[in-house]
Amino acid sequence: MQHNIVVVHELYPELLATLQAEHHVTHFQRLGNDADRAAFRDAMAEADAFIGSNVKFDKALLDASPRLKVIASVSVGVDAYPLEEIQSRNIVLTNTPEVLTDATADTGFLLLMMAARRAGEMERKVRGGQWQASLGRTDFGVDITGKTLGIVGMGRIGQAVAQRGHHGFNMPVMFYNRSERPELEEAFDARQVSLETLFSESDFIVVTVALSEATRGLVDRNLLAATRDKAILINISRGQVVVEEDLTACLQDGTLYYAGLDVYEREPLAPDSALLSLDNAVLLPHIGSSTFETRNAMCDLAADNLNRVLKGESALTPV
Ligand SMILES: NC(=O)C1=CN([C@@H]2O[C@H](COP(=O)(O)OP(=O)(O)OC[C@H]3O[C@@H](n4cnc5c(N)ncnc54)[C@H](OP(=O)(O)O)[C@@H]3O)[C@@H](O)[C@H]2O)C=CC1
Ligand SMILES: O=CC(=O)O
Repeated sequence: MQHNIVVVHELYPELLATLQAEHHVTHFQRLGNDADRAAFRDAMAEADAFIGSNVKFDKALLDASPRLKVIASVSVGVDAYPLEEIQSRNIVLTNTPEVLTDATADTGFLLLMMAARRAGEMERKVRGGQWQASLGRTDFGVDITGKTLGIVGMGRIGQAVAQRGHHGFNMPVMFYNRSERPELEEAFDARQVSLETLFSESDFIVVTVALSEATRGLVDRNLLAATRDKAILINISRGQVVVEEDLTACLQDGTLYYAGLDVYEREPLAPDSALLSLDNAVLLPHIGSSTFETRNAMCDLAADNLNRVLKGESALTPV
């Protein structure tokens, strides 16, 4: 049976064609302007299903989508969705766990390595014609191997970061997590510790915790001020987990040595963000899962979820 599907995502062409063959599809790559947003609202009035990302599903949009049965998010994070509103309408929300874990952990390690070796600054020197002689101590970075790795949120991505650090770089691992995870202490020869201990005893802190009201603003000036000499903070979860104003101030006054960020309180990062003027920050544009293979797998999983719910079957990865 043909259903009305609204897509707000750059699905890969073959998948879009498959969906179009089976359903009536209204496709937006993104909602870039008022005309798109108005057309999107119109389409949602008739939609049975939504697949995509970066759309704010507030109460008003849900009210304007009376037929909606499934929201198949092309993301693992579901912090942007009003979960109770969605549940109360019997709409199935699905996400894309597992398939993006390795790519996102790789991005965490990319940032960690770039920050440790100040790779962004060094690349800018080469391109700017400032590499005139061999570099001296003012351009040195810090070692990674054998340093202590602290992971905030020991879920799927946190564990993949731990695996890279523990097995690849011989790093002692500690982690902070909501539930007790003794089996992960054993798997990574790790210690589950308080947030305070993690911040004061880690050389590299990688934030991979899910955003919720409990974790919003979790990392603040007090924690950042307690970090070790030359400690580095990496955030690959959500910008709102770290108080960006505090982070910026600590990077500016040297309380924190360096940061590597993939996510920000507001995205895209505003052109006047103070972060942009800091040399001691590596800034990526939320590319945690952005590889062809991973994004395709996320889209496939989201589409499978959508089709299953429309057929009356259970979703593979309901939230
Ligand atoms: N930069 C990017 O492009 C990407 C970012 N992400 C972000 O990464 C996040 C994590 O993804 P993933 O690892 O798959 O998710 P998981 O659900 O597997 O992991 C989340 C972890 O956070 C922990 N946690 C949740 N709430 C708290 C709390 N209040 N205090 C302490 N720990 C808490 C959970 O603990 P518990 O064991 O108790 O459940 C769990 O271990 C996503 O939510 C998303 O925001 C994901 C993909 C790409
Ligand atoms: O940020 C990306 C996600 O999948 O969540």
